[in-house]
Amino acid sequence: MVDAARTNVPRGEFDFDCVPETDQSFENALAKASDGERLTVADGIELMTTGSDREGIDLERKEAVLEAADRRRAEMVGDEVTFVANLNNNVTTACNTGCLFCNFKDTAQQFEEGSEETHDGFTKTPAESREIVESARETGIYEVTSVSGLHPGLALDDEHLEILDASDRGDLNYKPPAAYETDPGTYVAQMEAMNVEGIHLHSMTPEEAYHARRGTDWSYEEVYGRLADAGLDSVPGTAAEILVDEVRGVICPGKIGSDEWVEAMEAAAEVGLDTTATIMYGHVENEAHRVMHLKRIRDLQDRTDNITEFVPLSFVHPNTPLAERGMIDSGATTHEDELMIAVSRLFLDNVENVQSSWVKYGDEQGLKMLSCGANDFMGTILSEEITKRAGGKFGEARSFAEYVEMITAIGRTPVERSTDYRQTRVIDSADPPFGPELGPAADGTPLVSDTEGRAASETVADD
Ligand SMILES: C[S@@+](CC[C@H](N)C(=O)[O-])C[C@H]1O[C@@H](n2cnc3c(N)ncnc32)[C@H](O)[C@@H]1O
Ligand SMILES: Nc1c(NC[C@H](O)[C@H](O)[C@H](O)CO)[nH]c(=O)[nH]c1=O
Ligand SMILES: N[C@@H](Cc1ccc(O)cc1)C(=O)O
Ligand code: SF4
Repeated sequence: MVDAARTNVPRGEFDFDCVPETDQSFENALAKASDGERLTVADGIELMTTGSDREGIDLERKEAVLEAADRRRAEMVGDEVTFVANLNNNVTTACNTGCLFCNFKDTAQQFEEGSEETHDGFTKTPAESREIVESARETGIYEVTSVSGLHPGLALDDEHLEILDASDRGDLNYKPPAAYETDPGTYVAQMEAMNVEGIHLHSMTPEEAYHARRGTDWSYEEVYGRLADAGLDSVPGTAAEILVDEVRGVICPGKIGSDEWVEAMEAAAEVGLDTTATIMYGHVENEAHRVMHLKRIRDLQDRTDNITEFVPLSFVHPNTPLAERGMIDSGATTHEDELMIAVSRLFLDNVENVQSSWVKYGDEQGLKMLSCGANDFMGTILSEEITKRAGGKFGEARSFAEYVEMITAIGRTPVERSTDYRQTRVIDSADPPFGPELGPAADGTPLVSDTEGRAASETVADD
């Protein structure tokens, strides 16, 4: 065979029923993809593996898949590269769910009043969240994204707290907030606090929504409805990981199952909220699982039509329990990353936007992804905890100047967007300084200075 590259997929180490074997041929699958036909799971597996009958990734075939995806991207959304002026505000790192891919969380006992244990995590009160979002609003952000650990003291609202307090069930992952050094308030109180005038609030993953209804018979519609009343605007489709239960059983046995994740997303759509969708790949799963995941997302979008973007999140391995326990020894290879982006574009014919994450891929590879099927380059985020704690080294912020420089360097058009992509603004690269204009207090002033943006990424990269 010409030039075959290794993959990082563990073969045979985990006893999975789903394996990447099909009776389709790579050539047929590629022809269907190039013609814009809807792909089957078997087609997707052929493209993702560059031929399931061969070992490793065939580099010539990979190029053909990337080209087909790049063409499809140009047809579907054109040459603009979008990004959003946003801020990450994680409320708490306290979490007992124990996902083996995650080093964001700290066990919640460490946060209890009087605990002798030290930790480097945090919990913010609603007042603290409000202050952070208020000051970011003044700098010009459009959106705040907030995802957090499942703190045992967090409940949906006061009514939920009463139900949890009255319950004698020991299996609810609940402890009264008063038992903790810092009271995170309720989810509703946090939403109200972050719902600063005109700011788009992107929060409450399906897993958080599950936590916000534990011990009750409330539906996900009820929960997302109350959150929307408190100011929630859209829902991050994280916690998806791999939507195949045999994989979830290995990497996140404490999380809700795939069906329940889908149920929560449908409920969010039902109450009128937009969502994003993600996949976290490059750990124990194989290519069949990746494509089965894409199929679940495509089926969901056929029903809801509320998924604004798809975000492949490449697993960052160094400091995670999966690595510490010797279950994996690296993440996806660059070839696998590129195929993940490309096959997402080709398979998800009903999702317009595919995001390239500079947090996960870095600038150079992140830019390359914009020619492999992706069209969105994420957001400024200004603070990053999840990937940093897992050992990621690509920094915590990007300035508008960096975005404009990077996107024009590859011959594409930089475009500021709203979270839902309904508002977009083409940026004239010949007209500095560059700053956001879509946020409620945005007046074109740079969000982070060019030097600050770079300094943040360089400091982390030098560690
Ligand atoms: C850290 S959780 C926070 C929200 C909430 N606790 C939940 O699980 O939905 C958000 C997402 O970060 C992603 N993530 C966590 N650790 C990661 C890692 N090591 N590499 C890549 N993505 C990771 C996962 O997809 C996870 O669903
Ligand atoms: N890909 C990552 C994201 N993406 C989310 C975006 O920043 C934004 O919130 C979304 O596009 C909605 O507008 N966020 C992270 O924190 N880390 C990533 O790796
Ligand atoms: N915060 C998530 C990524 C994310 C957040 C919101 C989204 O809509 C999409 C992705 C992470 O770092 O892994
Ligand atoms: S991914 Fe979310 S639920 Fe799982 S351990 Fe990390 S913070 Fe907790």
